[in-house]
Formats: sequence, C-alpha cells, structure tokens
Amino acid sequence: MPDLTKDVSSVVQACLNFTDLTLGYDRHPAVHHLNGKVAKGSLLAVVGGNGSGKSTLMKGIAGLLKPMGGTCSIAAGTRLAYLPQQSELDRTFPARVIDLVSLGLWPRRGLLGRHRAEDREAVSRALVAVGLEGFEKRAIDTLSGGQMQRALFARVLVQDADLILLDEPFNAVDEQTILDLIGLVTIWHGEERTVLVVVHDLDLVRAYFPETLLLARHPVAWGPSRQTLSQENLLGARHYREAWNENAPWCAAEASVHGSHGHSHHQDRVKAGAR
Ligand SMILES: Nc1ncnc2c1ncn2[C@@H]1O[C@H](COP(=O)(O)OP(=O)(O)OP(=O)(O)O)[C@@H](O)[C@H]1O
Repeated sequence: MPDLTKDVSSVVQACLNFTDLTLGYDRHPAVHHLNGKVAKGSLLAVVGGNGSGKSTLMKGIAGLLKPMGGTCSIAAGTRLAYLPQQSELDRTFPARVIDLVSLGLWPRRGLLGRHRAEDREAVSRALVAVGLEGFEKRAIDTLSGGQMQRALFARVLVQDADLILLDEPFNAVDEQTILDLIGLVTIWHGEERTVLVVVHDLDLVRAYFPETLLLARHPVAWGPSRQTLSQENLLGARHYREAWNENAPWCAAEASVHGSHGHSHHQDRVKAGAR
C-alpha cells in the first residue's frame, strides 16, 4: 500500500503517522489500510460520503478506538483536543457554559484542581473569541446549535492543544457561525497547530483547506485539496461507496484492483452475490 501523502516532504516533522491503519467495529473494518503522515502544522479536511469512515478515523486518532491492524502514532508530547459530532454529546447534562468551557483546563489542572486567575482569564478570553461573552451562566441545554458549537470551540481554545480533531463542526450551524468558526480554525493553522476537520461542504474545503483526505472506507486520495477533489477522485469514491457491502466480514486477503490504492474484496463479494 503506497503512501498517498506525496506532497508531505520527508524533512517536515510529522505530527501523525499512519502505518497500514485499519479501524472498525466488531471485526468489521470501517477504515482500511491507511498509510501516510500528517505534517505538523497541517490543516487537513477529511471528506467522504456517509459511512465512509471519517468519524471512525477521528476516534482512532483520539485513541477511543483501538486499531484492528496497523498503527496510528502521534508525535511525542503532542497535546490533543477532540471535538466529536454534536449528536454524540449529551446536552441535557446540567452544566453552564462556563463549566463546559472550563473542562478545557483539566489536562493542565486535573478535574478537581483549583483554577487560578490566569485560568479564569483564559476561559473569559475564549468566550470573547467565540462571541459568547455574557453567556457564562447560561445552561448549555438552552443554547442554539450554533451557540453550542461556539462554546465547544471555546473549550478547544482553552485546551491549547497541538493537535485538534473536529468532527463535522459546521453541521447544522448558520453561515455566520461557520465563518466565525472557520476564522478560529485559520488562526489555529497560523499558530502551527495541526488541525483535522471532517467537512461535508466541498466548497468550504476548496476555499479554506490546503490539504484534503478523501475517504471511501479506504483512502481514495490525499494531497492538495484541488487535486484531491477532482471529478475523477469524487466519482471513484462514489463508485466504491455504492459497491460497498455493509455486511461483508473482516477482510483476510489482500487484493488490490484499484491500481495504487485500496483493496476491493468487499466489492468482489457484492458483484459475486449479484450474479
Ligand atoms: N459504534 C459502531 N458500531 C458498529 N459500527 C459502527 C459504529 N460506528 C460506526 N459504525 C459503522 O462504521 C462505518 C463508518 O462510520 P463512520 O461514522 O466512521 O462514517 P462517517 O464517514 O463519519 O459517516 P457520516 O458522514 O454519516 O457521519 C459505517 O458503516 C457505520 O455504520
């Protein structure tokens, strides 16, 4: 399986290194044989259709899913912040905005640690940066989807992480919120943090993300966004997704028919079944 990150020079320090990484659930792989490096300071969009493995990859990097095969290594000393999809969060938890944002302090202070004046200032600055000044005491279950996403970005700001994983942060939020949140992502990129974002809107990707990984359970393409999002690659991803058999078992054999990437024994099964 070749490394698809052709544009990443070997002299650039890698923040993430995938070696034949396969992730999945109950022995059913959802991301197959991913190889490549994410250079420190990259701003990488992760795109693909529903069920193509984007969230699974994020969970694998965050350490919430153990690889079924291969490895995902993170550069030593990297502080990580992971923002799951909003649908995975429990909004009914009785917390105020300030409590939610202050959770970003726990890697430094511990859950029960006393917050110092500088911590309180960091939380206040983060709330101002996301446009939620004055919302400190609001219960999180009273926030709109966009306000909640702003609060979650404030928590990421407070975390001060080197590697930031954002899973569909622009879903179900209005245009102004998207622009404000993109502004923060751009600032993080300027600060040389490594940022991976699952995005559905390809126009947004083309406009703001220098690099893109296109997934269809396997990596279809990875490189500069314009090249990755070529018609050919997008069609290839769709073709692979349409041929996917949800019930295919764990792959044992390797059979590469897509030229340089992926293996398609699941597709073969579907075709064989259709005959
Ligand atoms: N907890 C789970 N248990 C079993 N299968 C799962 C689990 N989570 C995801 N899957 C399956 O893994 C595959 C990849 O799912 P994943 O959520 O990574 O896709 P995605 O690209 O993020 O999709 P979407 O754009 O719809 O969020 C899907 O077939 C999904 O049904």
